[in-house]
Amino acid sequence: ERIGVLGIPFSKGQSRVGTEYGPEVLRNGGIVRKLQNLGCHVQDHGDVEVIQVEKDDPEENAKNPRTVGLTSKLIADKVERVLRSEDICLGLGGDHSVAIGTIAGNARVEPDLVVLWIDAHADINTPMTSDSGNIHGMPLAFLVRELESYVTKLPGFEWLSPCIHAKDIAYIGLRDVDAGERKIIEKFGITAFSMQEVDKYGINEVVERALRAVDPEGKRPIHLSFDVDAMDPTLATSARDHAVIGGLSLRETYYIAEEVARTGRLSMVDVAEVNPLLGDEKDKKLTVDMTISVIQRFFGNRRGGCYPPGYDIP
Ligand SMILES: N[C@@H](CC/C=C/[B-](O)(O)O)C(=O)O
Ligand SMILES: [Mn+2]
Ligand SMILES: [Mn+2]
Ligand SMILES: [Mn+2]
Repeated sequence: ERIGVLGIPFSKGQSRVGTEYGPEVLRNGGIVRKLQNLGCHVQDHGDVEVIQVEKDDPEENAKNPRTVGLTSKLIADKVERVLRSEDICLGLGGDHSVAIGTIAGNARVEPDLVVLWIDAHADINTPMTSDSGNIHGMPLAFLVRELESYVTKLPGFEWLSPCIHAKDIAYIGLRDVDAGERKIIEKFGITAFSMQEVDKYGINEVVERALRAVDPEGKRPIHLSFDVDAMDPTLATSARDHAVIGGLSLRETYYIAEEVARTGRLSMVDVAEVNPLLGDEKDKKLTVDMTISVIQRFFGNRRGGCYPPGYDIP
């Protein structure tokens, strides 16, 4: 498979600095070479250009709307271009607002895509339901058709039209969901497996039910958006600006990645919210190593072992 790696050094979807260094630390951790060692054809497409709008006052309680909106357009354009020449795009974030552009761009190439959102958070606040005003808590609200009448058209977002249906989304890993988000999930019937369901059914049953819910015939392209804060904070300590304990174990996260890889229908993987400035050097190394080991499983590295296509014993 041909993989196009795209760096998205962005942090204006939230208030901490640091996620703009996500692509750099993941590249320095050897992600390109490690995927090539799996036998994948990997092309690094560099970084998306990030827009910084000087006078960018909050609008409807949403912070940095113009910066986020205009950068999201560049992300969408770049993802579309990458997916026109590669089989899969690996987007290295950047805070989770990058998913506005990655899903919008992917949907231009794969209009029938479904979204698996692996996250402690639902990231579907509208500007009105958000308490923080951080757009990394809102990305899905700008993309879901059923929410269009609830979401103000923010400055910088004029280019964006919602491109997915609520029924095309499945969450795994939720454990910190705001009231407005819970209401949206229930009102529009979004498939959601919180950590409670992971405990109740086990990760294997949760992954199977999530895939069946959004793609019962097993034929639609998958956009997988992975927020590293879905993992237990003991694994991705410096991953996020708001750790939520009781997260996915490394083995549960591996299982999700291996099963989604096994569908053969991955179209894009976002890796969001790696913030190397949070925590100490040890935290940073742990977060990078854990994140890279999970990414490898989205691209064919299986715990049972694997070999390059066409390999046979000499
Ligand atoms: N729901 C909170 C937290 C948002 C979390 C965003 B993250 O999942 O991308 O880390 C908010 O709206 O501020
Ligand atoms: Mn999160
Ligand atoms: Mn997120
Ligand atoms: Mn986060």
